[in-house]
Amino acid sequence: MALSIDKIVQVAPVIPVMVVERLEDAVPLAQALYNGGLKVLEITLRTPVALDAIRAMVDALPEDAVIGAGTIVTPDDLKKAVEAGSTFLVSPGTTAELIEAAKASDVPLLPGIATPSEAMNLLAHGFTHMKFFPAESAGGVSMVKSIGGPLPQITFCPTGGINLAKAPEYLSLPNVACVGGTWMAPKELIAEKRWDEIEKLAREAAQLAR
Ligand SMILES: O=C(O)C(=O)C[C@H](O)[C@H](O)COP(=O)(O)O
Repeated sequence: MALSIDKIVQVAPVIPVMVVERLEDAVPLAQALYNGGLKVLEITLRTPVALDAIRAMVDALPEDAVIGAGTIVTPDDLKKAVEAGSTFLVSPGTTAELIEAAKASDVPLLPGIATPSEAMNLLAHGFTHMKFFPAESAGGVSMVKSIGGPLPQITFCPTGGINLAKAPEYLSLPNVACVGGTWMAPKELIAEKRWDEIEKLAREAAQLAR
């Protein structure tokens, strides 16, 4: 489903970040997260099968699943992710080239920042929703709170090092709409195809309060 970024960050308190190593895992993994209540799904472009995984998920999941691509580093990544059917894009950081490519694209970008200057640069380009990455290493909850002082018009999706225990403190901040993370789709559970356990972790994440 195609939504604007301000709507996407409101769908669920957590955006699961997936690393898909085997194409056969793509659909059951996405289905488990979706069944657990996480309807916005981010597939990182970190593996050779990532674009095919996005295509497979777009084909197989219900219409209200919002399927996007992470690890968008270059305009070429953006183009390929859009061609694969991504309905939103996430980048770990931001470059001038990426900003231009995003402005020219109909598919919305949630761009990454870790400092006030980067956030101000994106604001000047019209972006009001940003990924704060790597959240735990770049100052965590206290950094997001501090940036919200002078720049309250920015809404963040902190990602990086967050888990079920750490998420509530971020989600309690007025300038945080959702958090991202891999904790509900851990490598070991995917490798062993333990979809029920992934669904359970997704359900716990989906029930976090904002
Ligand atoms: O590949 C990307 O585009 C990324 O930016 C990285 C992921 O968002 C983080 O690595 C989240 O991973 P955890 O810290 O395990 O929750």
